[in-house]
Amino acid sequence: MVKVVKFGGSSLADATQYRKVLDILSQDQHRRVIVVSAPGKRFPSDTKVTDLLIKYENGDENEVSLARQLIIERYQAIAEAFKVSDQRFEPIREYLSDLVNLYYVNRKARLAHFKAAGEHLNAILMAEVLQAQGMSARFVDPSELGITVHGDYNNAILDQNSYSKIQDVSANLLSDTDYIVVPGFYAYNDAGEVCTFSRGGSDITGAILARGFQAEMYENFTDVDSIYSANPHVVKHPHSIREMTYREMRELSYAGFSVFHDEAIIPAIEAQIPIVVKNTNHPALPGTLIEPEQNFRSDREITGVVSSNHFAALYLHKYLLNREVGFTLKLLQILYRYGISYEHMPSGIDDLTIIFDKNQVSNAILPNLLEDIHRELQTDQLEWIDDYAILMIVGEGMRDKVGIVDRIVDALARDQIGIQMINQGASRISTMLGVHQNQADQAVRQIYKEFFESKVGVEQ
Ligand SMILES: Nc1ncnc2c1ncn2[C@@H]1O[C@H](COP(=O)(O)OP(=O)(O)O)[C@@H](O)[C@H]1O
Ligand SMILES: N[C@@H](CC(=O)OP(=O)(O)O)C(=O)O
Repeated sequence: MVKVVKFGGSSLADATQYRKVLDILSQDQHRRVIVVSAPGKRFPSDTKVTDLLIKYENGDENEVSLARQLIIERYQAIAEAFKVSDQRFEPIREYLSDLVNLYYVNRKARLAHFKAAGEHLNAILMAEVLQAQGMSARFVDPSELGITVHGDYNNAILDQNSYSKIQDVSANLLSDTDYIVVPGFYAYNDAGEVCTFSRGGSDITGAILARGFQAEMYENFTDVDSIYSANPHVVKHPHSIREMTYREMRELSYAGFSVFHDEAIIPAIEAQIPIVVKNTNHPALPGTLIEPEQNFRSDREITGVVSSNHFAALYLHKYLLNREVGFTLKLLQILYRYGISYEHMPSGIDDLTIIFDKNQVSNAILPNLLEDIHRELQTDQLEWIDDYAILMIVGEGMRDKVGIVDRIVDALARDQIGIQMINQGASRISTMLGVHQNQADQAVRQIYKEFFESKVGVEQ
């Protein structure tokens, strides 16, 4: 049995962090499939290597050479600390320099290739460091594992047949080495071009490998002791979550718990592999276990509260909308024409609101989109609401308890926070509210206070 262990950028930011990672690996022989991110921030005002690579791809002449220099220094400092020879380090330097000379189909393909270099080079370096410590370790590229993707170059979607390909090669790969080191965040499309997942996507690679290797566990190492009930940047010293279900995590990460990528839950669910989120800086702490619903027992009412500002809403009013056959179909056909997906669509008798991820609707297409909707659907009122935040309150405990929504609404009303929309998820484990962006953090604090403030410390 193996464990897949993913180390985030903060866990690999410099040689000190690398050392902690080596310790963590040595503590459990099952930790053999290692997924790495690019080096992250060493201190709050630092720049992640992925962001330096974006500058390297699209900056002006000065920015480009500065970015290349800064990137190489990040890897070099780690290599030197572990006595990786210049000769072994040279390919890393060359790879980085060659990026600007390769042929790319278009700018998006080029950007993806540059971004992926952060993980690619870090995985090569990690394998070198392990070898320099006398361990047997091998860099394994996603192409060797048969991981393929489709869709946008910078927002790729996994091909489902990747799992069987990983399974086919997994035993062989582990037979002659203790560790395989796989770069997270990217894979290849049918044409053999590099594509990345969305930002934070090394979590997704880890989950794919956990399923592909039929791992006993997927351990995700980061820089917090656990997943908290609220973003620690919004609520001071929030309550730690010891255990939660897959679907709670999926809803919370989708809505803004950036500690774990929402798409990374899916492979784990499909193969029913438990996920543990742990702190590289305090690995002895239990962290947070994310597990199937059937294993889960808890008395708590809600598990977490989160808000996110990257949404916008289209409010549409038309009398007798409810009587018009095919109204929603026509609306969705317009969105389809524009290649836009939507997030939610709560509706009433004469109106509906469509909530979009802002990245889906650029300012360039917005006027035409609104005009088409107005003309083709003969709407009475059409309003684009840019100032929109979604507040999500999630918990398995909400399903069986009466009065939770009343408490949420009361808590917000006490602080004069207006609710623009309210929607209970069909699974009944989440309630979603639309609020103004400038009240979103305050709304999180109010809900947190209502449900958690009386309970102090870590959950038992
Ligand atoms: N509910 C939450 N619980 C824990 N961390 C959270 C939460 N919401 C946001 N975060 C943030 O997520 C960060 C960890 O995620 P990330 O930066 O992607 O780490 P990594 O570098 O390990 O990939 C934490 O430092 C914290 O600021
Ligand atoms: N390095 C990529 C992918 C990733 O998952 O990074 P991190 O583990 O630092 O969140 C990014 O910054 O988006």
